[in-house]
Amino acid sequence: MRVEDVSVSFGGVRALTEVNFEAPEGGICGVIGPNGAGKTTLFDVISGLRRPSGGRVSLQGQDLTGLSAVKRARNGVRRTFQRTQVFGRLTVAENVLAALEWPRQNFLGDLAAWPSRRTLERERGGRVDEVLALCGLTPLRDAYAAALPVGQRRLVELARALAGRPRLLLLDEPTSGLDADQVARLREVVTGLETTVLLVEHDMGFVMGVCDRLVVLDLGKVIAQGPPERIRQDPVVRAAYLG
Ligand SMILES: Nc1ncnc2c1ncn2[C@@H]1O[C@H](COP(=O)(O)OP(=O)(O)OP(=O)(O)O)[C@@H](O)[C@H]1O
Repeated sequence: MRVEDVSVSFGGVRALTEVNFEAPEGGICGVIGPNGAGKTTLFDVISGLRRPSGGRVSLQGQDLTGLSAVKRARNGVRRTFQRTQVFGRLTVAENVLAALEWPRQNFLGDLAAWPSRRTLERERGGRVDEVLALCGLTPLRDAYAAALPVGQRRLVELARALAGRPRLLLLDEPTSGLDADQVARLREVVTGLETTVLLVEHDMGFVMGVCDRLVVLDLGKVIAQGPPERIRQDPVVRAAYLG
């Protein structure tokens, strides 16, 4: 995944200024920086929720810049949010099922495609079971999402994002509200994926433990990027952020 010369302004505030970096395919790349550095804005640009005033975003050579958020999602870009977004009135299993794409329905088409639709439904049910097990949610499959504490809702959101086997997964503060066991589960899930992961996270222990690469933002600019061990020693980063 490549971000090239991306800039975003909100009126007079430059939230991002010519941001450039590459997240290696199949790796885990952390985006860190102090509050207001531009991390969420960057995620919004990559997922298509915000149009940059300049620059490009591409995934495996495909230019995504002109695509809507929905088209990007169909092209394998999935994300979670700082404030969890799940369907409260659906169960955990229904939440994950709803995240899988269904072909358009029409009566005659359905009739003609009936056997294959049954197969498709079975496959989708299997995928839901698989993802629930991966995220440790099987015992909660019939619970309503609204009734769950924030840590479990975050895992439901993760399961939803994983359901369609994304090519790029964006996680915005995934450990926030999770207890120690849930963080351990998250770590296992994230490090076991083959997909490219980009994560914004304030928990430095988690970031340093799972990321292959870090990008450090400060006041909308990339001030450093590289492997975590190098970033930890970088005097500019220490001054701006790590202290
Ligand atoms: N909708 C908006 N309108 C105006 N300014 C905004 C808007 N969204 C973000 N900003 C400003 O853009 C800058 C970057 O904000 P952003 O939320 O991307 O930072 P962040 O690194 O995600 O911060 P945090 O760690 O607090 O979530 C900040 O100065 C913020 O005040």
